[in-house]
Amino acid sequence: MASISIRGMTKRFGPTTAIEGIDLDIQNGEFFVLLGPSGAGKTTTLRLIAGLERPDAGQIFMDGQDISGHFPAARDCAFVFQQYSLYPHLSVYDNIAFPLRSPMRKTPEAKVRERVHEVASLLHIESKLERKATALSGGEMQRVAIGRALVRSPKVFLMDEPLSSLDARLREELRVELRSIQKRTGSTVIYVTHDQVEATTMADRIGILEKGKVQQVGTPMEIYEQPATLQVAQRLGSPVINALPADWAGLNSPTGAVHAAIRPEDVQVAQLDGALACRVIEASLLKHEMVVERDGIEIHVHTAPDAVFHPGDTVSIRCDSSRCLYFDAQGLRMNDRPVNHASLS
Ligand SMILES: Nc1ncnc2c1ncn2[C@@H]1O[C@H](COP(=O)(O)OP(=O)(O)OP(=O)(O)O)[C@@H](O)[C@H]1O
Repeated sequence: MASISIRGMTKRFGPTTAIEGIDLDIQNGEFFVLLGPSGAGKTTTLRLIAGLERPDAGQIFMDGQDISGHFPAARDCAFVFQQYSLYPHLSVYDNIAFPLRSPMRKTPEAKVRERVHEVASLLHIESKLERKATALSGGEMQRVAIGRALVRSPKVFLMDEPLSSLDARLREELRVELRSIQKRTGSTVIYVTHDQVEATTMADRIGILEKGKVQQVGTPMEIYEQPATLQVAQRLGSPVINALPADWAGLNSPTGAVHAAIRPEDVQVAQLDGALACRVIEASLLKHEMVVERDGIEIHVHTAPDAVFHPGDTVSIRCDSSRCLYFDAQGLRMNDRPVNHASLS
């Protein structure tokens, strides 16, 4: 286990700047998620940490030691890729055992057997150990790939969307499993995803990456409640936060605000003072959500479990200004607001 610090790291591929002067500090034993859209530079950051890419500028420190010039093997990171990369001619057992049998480690076979069985049991693939890797389902193959990383105790686990090729149920199951293994072993994990559910359910802290730059680092709650920019506010939350023009009817925005953003759960649907009449466009009874419209602007709102609305209905909504986030012309947040601890549960 180790801490990782990145200072001023830049990586270019020809004319493309994948990463631009990023600083990051990942603590020992932390489950750190890098979240961002496609092309944000997440994979490049992981590959730079692993030593699979050389930065154009900047340094990487492991436990305070500069490892920028070290070869990948000397960095002792275990990498789990998006697509399982198994040895097809080997059995599941031998695939998982592989890292322990490398010339650098030369683990006694009795110890190898013990570790392989431990890891296979954690990942529920004990009954598949004798099978060829190719005779497995996609989900099983990815478990083997994860098992191959878990079988040894590297300084850092680097995981690049390891669950993205799995179906929803398996993804959820492995998400819980991976997080509980990490907690039990106290490992440092840097985990890349563009899936906000994965990020918020697994992370101790999240680093939001956009266009090669770190936008914000914080706990899921901090980022959800106190996003630094409108872009970050739109990265977490489903349905996405409502971004309204600051001068929209019924809002009490401060001077200089260009956007007023409010989460769907903070919009009240009720006949209250200052409520605005809106037309229902879509209503999902199952999800207790609906989309309403006024002056051509659509607003996502949550509804009470017993409330029944239909498209075309007129409803009254109220955007409580104490729950609004205001952003300036650059998209930077202008106000603090009280933390609502129920909102991420
Ligand atoms: N080997 C390469 N050669 C050229 N350009 C590259 C290379 N690797 C990455 N890039 C570019 O660098 C940018 C960042 O890519 P990266 O793969 O790090 O993003 P990402 O956030 O991991 O995206 P995704 O979620 O789609 O995997 C992209 O514009 C990508 O096209």
